[in-house]
Order: sequence, then C-alpha cells, then structure tokens
Amino acid sequence: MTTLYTWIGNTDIENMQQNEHAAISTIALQNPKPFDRIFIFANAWEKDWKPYEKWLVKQLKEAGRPNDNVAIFKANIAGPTDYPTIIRETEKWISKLSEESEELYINITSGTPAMSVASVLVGKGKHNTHFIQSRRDNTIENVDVPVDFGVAYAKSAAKSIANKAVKAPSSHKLFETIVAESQAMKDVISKAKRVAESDLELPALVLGETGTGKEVIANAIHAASPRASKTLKTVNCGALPESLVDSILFGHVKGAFTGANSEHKGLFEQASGGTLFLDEVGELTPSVQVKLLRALQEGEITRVGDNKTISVDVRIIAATHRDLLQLVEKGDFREDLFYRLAVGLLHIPALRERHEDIEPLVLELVDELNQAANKYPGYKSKNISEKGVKFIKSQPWHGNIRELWNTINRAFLWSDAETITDVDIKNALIVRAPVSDESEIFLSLGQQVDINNLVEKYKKKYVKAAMKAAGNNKTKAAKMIGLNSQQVITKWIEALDIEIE
Ligand SMILES: Nc1ncnc2c1ncn2[C@@H]1O[C@H](COP(=O)(O)OP(=O)(O)OP(=O)(O)O)[C@@H](O)[C@H]1O
Repeated sequence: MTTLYTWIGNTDIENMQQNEHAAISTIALQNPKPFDRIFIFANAWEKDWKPYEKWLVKQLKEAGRPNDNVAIFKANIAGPTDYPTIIRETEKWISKLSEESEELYINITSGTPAMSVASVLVGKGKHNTHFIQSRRDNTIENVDVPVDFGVAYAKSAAKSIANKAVKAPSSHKLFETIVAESQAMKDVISKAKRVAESDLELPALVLGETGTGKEVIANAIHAASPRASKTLKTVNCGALPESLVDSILFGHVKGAFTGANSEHKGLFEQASGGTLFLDEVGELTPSVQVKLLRALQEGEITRVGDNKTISVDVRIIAATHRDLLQLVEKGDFREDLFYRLAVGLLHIPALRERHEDIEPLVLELVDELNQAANKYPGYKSKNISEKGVKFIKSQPWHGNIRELWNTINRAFLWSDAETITDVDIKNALIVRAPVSDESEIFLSLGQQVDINNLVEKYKKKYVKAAMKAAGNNKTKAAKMIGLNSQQVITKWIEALDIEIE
C-alpha cells in the first residue's frame, strides 16, 4: 500500500473554498505513484474537514486516482506549535502507517513549522518514507534530507558513552510508565530495577494475583537490562498443549515425533542473548521442570529427539498467580527450581493493597481512552467525577488492574455524558456470583454496606427459590432452607412481602 501522510494547513482549506489546489491536493494528484490511502491530520477548522474531504475525493475521482481511503483525523495536540504533543502524535501515527504501508509519503509543506519538523524528525527514522513538498506553481518535488540523525546522535554521544563502563546503558523508560504511588509498589519497582541491572544471568520470579502487572514488570526488567537490544520471548506455560511443551521450549530435531518434518528451534534458543518470560510457571509438568532447572544451572538444553546439548544464554523471568510454596509443599513444584528462580523474588501487591495507586491509574486509563478516541472527529474528551473515583476506590478489584481497566472502558462505552459518574461505574461493573461461604469479603474504609438489607435480600431470594423448587409446598420449602416449620416460612413470606408465583 502507498500512503500519503499529511497535516492540513490554512492554505489547503482556503484554496479549496476557491476550488483551487494547494499542497495536499497537488501532491495527491501529481505524485507519480497514486496513493491508496490519504491520511490527513488536523487540529483546527473542524467545520471545513468534511467539505475538504469531499472536495479532495471528487478531485481524485476526476483524475481517475484511488479515492475511497481518504480521511481527516483529529490530532490530539495541545496547540499548533506545541512540540511535545505534536511529536508524540507524529511518532504514533507515522510509526503505524509506516508499518502498514510499503511506501509512506510525507507532505512537509502543509501545517505549521513545528508539524513539518516533527514529520521530518520522525519520518527519517523509518525505512520506507519519502518527503515531498509542493511549490508555489503547483508542482511537486521530492525532498532529500541528507542527514542521518542516528549517526549524528551516535557521534555526539560517543564520548559520553565511552566514559561509561563496559556495561551497556540501560533504559528505565518502561519502569517510568508503571504507576507506582504506593510505597509497596515503589519497593517492587526499585527491587525490579536492581534485578534488571544485576548480573546478566540472574533469574527473577514475579508473584502476584492475576492482573496485577506481572507481565508489565517482566517487560520493564528486560527493557532496563543489558539484554534490551535482544529479544524478549513470552510464553504462557498454562496454555501450552502438554504434548508440545518440550518442543516449544527446547526445540526438536527432524523426525523427533510424528509431524516433526523439520528441525525447530525452541524458545530458549529463539531468546538467545535475551530474556524468556515464563508466565504461569506453576503449570509446568515435573519433567519440564527438570529441564528448566538444568537450563538455569548449566546453561544447557537438549532438543527433543537429540542427544547433544546446546548452550543457551537466556535470562529467565518466571511468573505465577499461584502460591508456589504451597505447590512445593504438595510436591507439585520442585523445591530446587523454586529457590533457583526465586533469586530475584518480586511480589506484586494486589490493587486493594495499594490504595494510593488507584486514582493515578484511573486518571491514566481515562487519558489513554481519550487519546484513543480523540482521532474520531467530534469526540469530546471524557472525565470521571469525584464520586466516581471514590466509588472505584471502595471496590475490591479481584481482577486487579485488568478488571479496573475493563470496567472503566465499559463505562466509557456505555455513557454518552462527558463526565462518568459513580452510577456509570456501578453499571459497568460485572457483578460476581453470590459470595460462597469460603470466599473472603473485602471491604474498604469508607465503604457503606447495609447488612440488614443484604440479609433481607438473601432471605427473599432463597425463600422464593425454595418455594419454586418445592412447587409451593411450604413444608418442603421450609425444610430445604433449614426453617423449622411451614408456619415460620409463612411468617417470612408475609414479613418480607414475598410474591409467590
Ligand atoms: N502499574 C501499572 N500501571 C499501568 N498499567 C498497568 C500497571 N500494572 C498493570 N497494568 C496494566 O494492567 C493489565 C494487566 O497487567 P499484566 O498483564 O501485566 O498482569 P499479570 O499480573 O501478568 O496478569 P496475569 O496474571 O493474568 O498474567 C495490563 O493491561 C497492563 O498494561
């Protein structure tokens, strides 16, 4: 696909109103290669977007050029000269379009100087971009930007890099994106950074309930480690078919088993020099645990069907939501493997144990959702009311950040209002099945529960259900739910105003 990426400028709009060409239409009509898609970024003159889009489509149609993929998108920027937001948006969209296109043409004529600078800075880093501009006489030219920013940067940075020890510089970029206001989470991050920068072979074991951010931490450790330039491979051990676990992790040779038509490199080899993230490590069978231990201790693996060993250099980060020590006690997980993995032990607290993180997380999620939706013309950013945030804080969030994220996402989807209220959040919550005797109830300070009301509701539900099951025979129904006699159940039915069908 050949794509044109462009900002829209005042001249484009003004000339269109006189039915005259300016940069975008000139480039769209004259570029030797027609564009399959034209992606126009705008942040002003919203009422003119639709007319412009229609006008451009008409011009393309008349010229016999592709015209069914022309769209104007709202840029989520603070202003036409605000470099940080312009660069952020440009980076996001040029990266996406460059990946999706064979060739990406970037118009550097339309828009403010800040927009053109951002387009060049970002576009130079992509392999398939061409810069293009239009002249006053409505002709176009390709623009060569004869500087390699990467090389220039490397040269200027060479001296300071040389002053640093042999160790590759690490990046804490991903750690910085992790919300951690609570002391508990700050402690986890500081330990994780130490794990990341430690001896290259040091494994890590990340424990925590589902949705607490174990994978996020694993990604951040890899990105901040000297292995960051190599691959990070992730595998969910619980989702691997038992018969293939060995081959997926350690590889196989041709003919090792029926269907093994060629040799296959396992994840250990694929992640060579990098990191292997073993999610749900508690699900591995004993025989795979032995091989994993060997890989950790000796740095060697053997492909299925082979007898020679292969050296591997991989950092293992394992994670599980299960109580691994309990599995060790039950004999389901090897104790030696547990201690080997637990060198860099990180325990991520549940969301309900890090109350201070909830509000910043909510704000970040709201911001993310607004950014994603802002590209749709006419979208108005949403926010959450104070009561909404308070309600969120009062919830137990068994599914942790993932559940929180999904709930806010649903509330955004279902509410038309600009402010999401506590009622919207309540409606978006997925109500869990009634609490069984065993499960613990989590309450937060400030949360209001009317216990009498709850008890009354339960009584009503069970009486109704028992009556239904007993075909309205009160004696049988009373017996089912542990009441002494049909008189007692009759009293309950009257006192609680229960309608019997
Ligand atoms: N501290 C954080 N800041 C921002 N987003 C986070 C944070 N922690 C987790 N998330 C987000 O929450 C979601 C769940 O995180 P993640 O998948 O890492 O959890 P997990 O513990 O690995 O879950 P599972 O046990 O199901 O594998 C992801 O969308 C992740 O981006």
